[in-house]
Amino acid sequence: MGKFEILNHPLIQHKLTIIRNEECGTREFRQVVNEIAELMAYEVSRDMPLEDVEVKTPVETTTAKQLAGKKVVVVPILRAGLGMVDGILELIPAAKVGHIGMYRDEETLQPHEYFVKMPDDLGNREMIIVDPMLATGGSAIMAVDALKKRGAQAIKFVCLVAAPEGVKALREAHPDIDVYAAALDDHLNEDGYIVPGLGDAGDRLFGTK
Ligand SMILES: O=P(O)(O)OC[C@H]1O[C@H](OP(=O)(O)OP(=O)(O)O)[C@H](O)[C@@H]1O
Ligand SMILES: O=c1cc[nH]c(=O)[nH]1
Ligand SMILES: [Mg+2]
Repeated sequence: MGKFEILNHPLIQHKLTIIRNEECGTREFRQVVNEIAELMAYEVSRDMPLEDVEVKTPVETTTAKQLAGKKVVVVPILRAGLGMVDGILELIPAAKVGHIGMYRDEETLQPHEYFVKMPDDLGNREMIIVDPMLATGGSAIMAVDALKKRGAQAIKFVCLVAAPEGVKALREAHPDIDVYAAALDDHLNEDGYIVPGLGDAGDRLFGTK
């Protein structure tokens, strides 16, 4: 079974409160989402494997550590996931970026895939899917399906706010992946929004409402 972790570092929790506030405007929302994503990348990368390497310092040759794992691909679920990409790339600048376009039907809450563009050789890469919101879990499940269909094996899902319903659904559908959230909220309302949540992450990031 993959991990499920709430990343409750004080800086992450403080910044999450800033973006939950309905008074937080687009510019600040965008900036702080990226800051949280960067802090989350630090936590999520804790289990990256290291290997020994010889390095010649100005003083002597020694054995030191370097990253030994698979190459990372950051996969934002469009649109809202785009808000987390730059923050992750601050810490993992060599990562490739694959995009999955998905929208949730407002009536049925069913996800619809409209775009997929991935690097090659996904089986040999570490995939980090990012989306601020895990609500019913439908979009996340479909995104993981899309990556597995293309050969991905090592997959992490990183979100800011998760609903218990979405965590359960995602972990049942894909028990092998690791799931990280900055907060586990209370429930979903009748419109499929996370309560207390932060509203519509895509609209708040891009100023579309
Ligand atoms: O867990 P779920 O019930 O599937 O809901 C979560 C999805 O809904 C939101 O996207 P939305 O459909 O609003 O698209 P957008 O990012 O373009 O606004 C959010 O960014 C997730 O992708
Ligand atoms: O609360 C929610 C649920 C889905 N998508 C969002 O952006 N917010
Ligand atoms: Mg949206």
